Amino acid sequence: MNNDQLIRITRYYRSLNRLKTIGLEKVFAHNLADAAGVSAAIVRKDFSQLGIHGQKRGGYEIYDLLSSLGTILGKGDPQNCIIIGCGRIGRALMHYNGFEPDGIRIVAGFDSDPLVYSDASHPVPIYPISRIDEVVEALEVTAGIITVPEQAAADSYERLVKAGVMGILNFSPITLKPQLQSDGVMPVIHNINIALELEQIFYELKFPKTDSKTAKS
Ligand SMILES: NC(=O)c1ccc[n+]([C@@H]2O[C@H](COP(=O)([O-])OP(=O)(O)OC[C@H]3O[C@@H](n4cnc5c(N)ncnc54)[C@H](O)[C@@H]3O)[C@@H](O)[C@H]2O)c1
Repeated sequence: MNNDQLIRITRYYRSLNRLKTIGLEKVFAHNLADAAGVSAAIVRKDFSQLGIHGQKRGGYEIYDLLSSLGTILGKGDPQNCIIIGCGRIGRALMHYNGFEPDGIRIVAGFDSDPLVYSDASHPVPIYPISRIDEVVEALEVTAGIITVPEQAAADSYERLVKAGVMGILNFSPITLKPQLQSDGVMPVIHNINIALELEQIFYELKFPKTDSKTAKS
C-alpha cells in the first residue's frame, strides 16, 4: 500500500468511527469520499484492491468495514501514549478527548518541574521524568509525544527510546532523527512543525499548483 492510500484508509477509518458513534450502521462510498476529499470511485477502488466488497444493493456495513480496515491498519487494542513535557501544548493534548475513538489513549505525562508533576488536577497522572522506565513498562506504552523546550528534546528522545518507546511524535523545533538500536530496532519519529506547514500553505497560495482538473486548456 502506498503512502497516499494509507492516509486515505486512515481517514475512512476515522470517519467510520464517527458514523458508528452517531448510530449509523451502513455507509456508501460517497459518504467516505467526502470525508477523505476524494471521489467515490477512488474509495471503491481502494476497497476493491484491499479485497473489501460492498453489498449487492450498494453500501457497506460500518461494523464490517471498521473491522477490515482496523485489521489492515494494525489496530487492535487501544495504543497507549505518553506526553513528555506537560506545559501548554502537552496539557492541551492531554485534555483533548477526541483521540479515544481512534484507538489512541493518553495514559500519563512526564515533566521535570515538581510544581507540574505534584499538581493532581490533570486528566492523567503526571510523573517526574525519572520514573519513565517503570511507568512505560507498567502501562505498555507504544508512543511518546515530545512537548518540551528545544534544549530538552534530545534528552527526552533518549529517555523514551531507553524506556522502550519506539514511536515518537516530536513537537519541539529541532528535527529528531532516529538511530538504529543495538537490538536492530529503528525508532519511528515524526517531527511536527506547524510553522513549516503554514509556510507551505503561504507558498501554495502564492504559487497555486495547476493540475489536469483545474488547469484551463
Ligand atoms: N511543532 C510546532 O509547530 C510547535 C508549535 C508551538 C510550540 N512548539 C514547541 O513545543 C514545545 C512545547 O511548547 P509549550 O508552549 O507547551 O512549552 P511550555 O514551556 O509551556 O511547556 C514545556 C514543559 O516541558 C517541561 N520540561 C522542560 N524540560 C523538561 C525535561 N527535560 N523533561 C521533561 N519535561 C521538561 C517544562 O517543565 C514544561 O512544563 C516547545 O519546544 C515549543 O517550541 C512547537
